[in-house]
Amino acid sequence: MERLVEIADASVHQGATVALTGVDFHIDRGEIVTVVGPNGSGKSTLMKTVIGALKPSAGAVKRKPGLRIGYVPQKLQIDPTLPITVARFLGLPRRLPRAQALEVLEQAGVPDLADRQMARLSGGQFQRVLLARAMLEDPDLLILDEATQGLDQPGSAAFYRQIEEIRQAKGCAVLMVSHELHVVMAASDRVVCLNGHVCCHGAPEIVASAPEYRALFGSGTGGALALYRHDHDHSHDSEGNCLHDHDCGHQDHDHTPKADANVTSLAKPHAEAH
Ligand SMILES: Nc1ncnc2c1ncn2[C@@H]1O[C@H](COP(=O)(O)OP(=O)(O)OP(=O)(O)O)[C@@H](O)[C@H]1O
Repeated sequence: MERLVEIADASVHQGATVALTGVDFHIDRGEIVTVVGPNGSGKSTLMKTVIGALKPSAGAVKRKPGLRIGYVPQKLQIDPTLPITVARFLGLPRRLPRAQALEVLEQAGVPDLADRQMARLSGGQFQRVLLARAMLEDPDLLILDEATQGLDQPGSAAFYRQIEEIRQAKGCAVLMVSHELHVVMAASDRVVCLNGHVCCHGAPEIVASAPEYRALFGSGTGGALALYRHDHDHSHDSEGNCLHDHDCGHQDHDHTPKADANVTSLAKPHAEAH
């Protein structure tokens, strides 16, 4: 398995805020990893660290030399009065051979949109065009930051089926932030739950049925939901240490790694605030 990105014991600041502390993370070629976590838990910070837009203040980030990354943003504002076709948009800032525009639109599942006006696309079509744009990089790693926000459930399910097709056709890895449980459970090889640190991680279907997981989060749909929904409430002190006061269904607050690696709680030793 080829390792594309490896992050070791990284702490990352956003201005004066310590957004991530002691984070270990990796992604290998061909896998789909989803990052979940509440608002402000550091998901975008982790994406930016993977891309290299943010540098950790402690720890290390290793990227495969020459790594190509395609990025699909949450949304992109385009002046609705600006007349620009999809093919021209894909060619910004430089002109793009039409055949190449058609090729990436095909990969994104919208082969017929090339001559449509950007301003007239539906939300789902617009996100497909952003996906096509990311594919121009011929990425080793495709990053999606809540790329289906605003789409209805069938629309976002279709979008993620397209992602799966791209992964199979191109063999790239996919790293995404998602708030949608059906995506997390159905479309990911691994789930990483963030709360300023890596709170827990594992393969979603194994995690959901593992006794260790049930002990932590409960069983049935409630348990699956809990993977995503368990409440966090913690802050960091000025040293970046995690002042932890969350209710994630733990019987106790043992955050040492479990023997079974399928469900792994990786919080660093930290001050509990109860
Ligand atoms: N540019 C910035 N300057 C200062 N603090 C920032 C900046 N960007 C993010 N932060 C802070 O860093 C922390 C992590 O933010 P981040 O955007 O990574 O969280 P997130 O999990 O992506 O949140 P959301 O789900 O709301 O998008 C938050 O406390 C946030 O307020």
